[in-house]
Amino acid sequence: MTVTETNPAATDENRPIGFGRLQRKEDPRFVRGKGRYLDDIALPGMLHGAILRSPVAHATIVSIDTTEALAHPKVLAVITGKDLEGLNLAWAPTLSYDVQAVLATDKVRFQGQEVAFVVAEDRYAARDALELIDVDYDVLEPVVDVRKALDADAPIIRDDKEGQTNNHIFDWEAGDSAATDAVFDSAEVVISEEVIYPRVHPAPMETCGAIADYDPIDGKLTLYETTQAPHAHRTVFALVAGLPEHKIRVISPDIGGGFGNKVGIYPGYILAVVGSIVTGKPVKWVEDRSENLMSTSFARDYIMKADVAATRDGRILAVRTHVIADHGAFNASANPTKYPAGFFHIFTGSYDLEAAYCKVTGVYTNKAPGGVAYACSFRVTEAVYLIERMVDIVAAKLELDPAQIRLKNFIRPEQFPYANKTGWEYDSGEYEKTFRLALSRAGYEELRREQAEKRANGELMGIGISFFTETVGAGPRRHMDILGLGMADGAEVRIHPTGKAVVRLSVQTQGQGHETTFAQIVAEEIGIPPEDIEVVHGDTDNTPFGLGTYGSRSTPVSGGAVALATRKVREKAKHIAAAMLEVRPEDLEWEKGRWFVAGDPTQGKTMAEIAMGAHGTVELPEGIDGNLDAEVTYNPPNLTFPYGAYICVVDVDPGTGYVKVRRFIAVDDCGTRINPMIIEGQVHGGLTDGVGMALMEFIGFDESGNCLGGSFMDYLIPTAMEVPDWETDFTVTPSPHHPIGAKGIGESATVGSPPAVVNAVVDALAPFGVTHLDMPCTPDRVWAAMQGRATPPI
Ligand code: PCD
Ligand SMILES: [Cu+]
Repeated sequence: MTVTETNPAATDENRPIGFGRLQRKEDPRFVRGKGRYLDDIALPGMLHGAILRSPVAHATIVSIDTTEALAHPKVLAVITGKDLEGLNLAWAPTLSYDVQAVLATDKVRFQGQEVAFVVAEDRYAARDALELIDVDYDVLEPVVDVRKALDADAPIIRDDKEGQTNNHIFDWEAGDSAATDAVFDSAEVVISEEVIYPRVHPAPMETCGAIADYDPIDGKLTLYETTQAPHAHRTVFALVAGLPEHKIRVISPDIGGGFGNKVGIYPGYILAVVGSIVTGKPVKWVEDRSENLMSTSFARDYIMKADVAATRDGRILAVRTHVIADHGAFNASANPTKYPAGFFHIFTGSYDLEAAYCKVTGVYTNKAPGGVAYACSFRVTEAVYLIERMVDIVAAKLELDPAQIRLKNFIRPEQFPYANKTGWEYDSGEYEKTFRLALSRAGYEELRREQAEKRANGELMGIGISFFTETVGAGPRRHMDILGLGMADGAEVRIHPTGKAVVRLSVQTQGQGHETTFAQIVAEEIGIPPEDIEVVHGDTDNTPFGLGTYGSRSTPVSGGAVALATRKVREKAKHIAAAMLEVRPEDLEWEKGRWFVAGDPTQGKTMAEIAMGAHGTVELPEGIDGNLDAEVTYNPPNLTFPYGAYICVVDVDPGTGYVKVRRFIAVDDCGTRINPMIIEGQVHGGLTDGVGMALMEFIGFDESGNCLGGSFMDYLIPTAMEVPDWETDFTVTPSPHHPIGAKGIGESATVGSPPAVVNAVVDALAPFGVTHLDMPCTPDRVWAAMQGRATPPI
């Protein structure tokens, strides 16, 4: 028997075997331009598809003439809604139990809707041929203003649906209406406001696309897709096409950002499949930037009327709100089934209330469908924005400091696990501690002094605070499913004979760095260096089933699966080590990377030795086979509740209304931190996103329903020019129910930052008596607010 030298898993700070600032394993390929994105893939004989889209928001289709397009020498097929009707594919299920037109048959219902699909030898020919299709539209009055969607004389958009006699989709409520009203009836102060979260778009760097490769010989469909949820997509395709799962392989290659945009199933994906079946060749479809902005999933679009009941000294007692949710022409939002308004009922925020009630009314309009969780765990962003804006309005009206009012109302550490008034159980939190850290990092008192001096000189400086709690990691499958698929995730861990490992995930990275962090989870649990752990994901033929990456659920759900699967492997390794050392398993002790005999540390086996031993000749105990592997499907007992304290400092140009974000302090708590460097990157990205939404991003429409945000000339996204150097910090309050104590972080900053920025802008405008301003705080809107005028419509 050999004696092992010192523990090989002893950790070096720069090359952690486990948690720590490990350089990203995926970056060598990304920084060299060697990522393999969908559009980099070229299959032999591949054809190209392009979509003809509706130029108008609402119209009856009188006729479609494809003769000329078909005559184009490079065109192989032109597919219309009528053709799809024959295949029973003209309509497809959405993720919200509605149907969505793949290609319009009867009517078009939003500008940019899919009308015909051309398959040609190259991309240019396909685009050229679109011009040769002649569509006769009979234009109808559109429903653009969501507030008028339910008027008795509003045109009915979804006349395709039997029994649909108006534009109403759903009413959904949470909390206790009567108890809330009772608190309001006896409250000293009631403060009301209408808060709008305008329509925005995830706008990832890479647009959506697919390559369908149907093999008529073995009947197998291989579908390369920009999807955040390959397994869920495969199941939906199997159901729609009536094919068994093993005849469908969904591959998500490298993805250039998802942000919720790549959760849904778009007509283009289905059309690529139909195109491949019709032509017998692989067909690629990739949308351009305008198609992405105009037709794929938008986010938000909530009009929130809210009331807060409080005491005169700023104790918040209850909140109630009625939301009108604009879902566009098809209800294609991706929410867990029981929650048509997502997790909006987290709108009670970080505060200990006596009662709360929300009602959300979803309606159809002649706009693009979607309602995706853009960097938001299903409407958490809207919820956080509402409460954090309202708390500031209450503070302003009661002449209280916005920091003080928050301190007064926080849920206290001893109240966790905390049952809020709308049905959530917050797992853990130490809000005051995190908040005070942010205040001290910002130098809050000093900032207020500086502001007072500046105000005396007519300068407009604003300080904005936001304290947010998210609910991420959907979810316990008992409560949460999408299209009937319970929200759990699988993981498989296998140690090869030489001690190298492979971990297979059901989730799919889009830039978050899973190839690094999931290797770190395995490394932490078993002591194999992360570079020796291969992370396999994004291929349904090679990974276990699970619901995918969105709603910051990979760490809370899949991360739990990986930790537990690795622990199983470690346990199995113990029995093998015992056999190798000829001792009883109970006599062994674990140190990272190694089992050794209690009391005699020189007698031990490293994971590499055990791995080889497992496949060797040593006699293994009953029930222990020779493979060092394990598989777990993790069904989390609860969601995780990350939180953070953000402080934003802005300067507003009194002459132009231009807002400059001068400083931004972000203190996040996501429990156990796997890779602090990646976490910082996630936070930086999300903060930039938040500044964009607060100051410049929105998808507007004119009265005819023309989309006004269809290019990056109109839909402004923030660059390094518009953002400050971020000042980040953290506290660590582990989740008590998560195997490694981790909570999600991917969306925190996008969720938490818009209210901080808007609160800062409104604070800067306080001398003008402004107490509320809707996003985006563009110069014209800020300037109008300074003049006491209604802000231009969004
Ligand atoms: N504690 C902790 C947590 C976490 N982490 C890390 O971090 C990240 C993240 O995570 P999470 O939170 O779990 O998340 P996820 O699931 O993974 O992811 C998702 C997210 O993510 C974010 N971020 C990002 N990034 C990038 N780069 N890209 C992208 O796209 C994106 N997106 C966004 C979004 S929007 Mo949704 O979809 O809307 O719902 S959702 C989302 C990863 O890597 C992990 O591992 C750590 O480290 N630690
Ligand atoms: Cu949302």
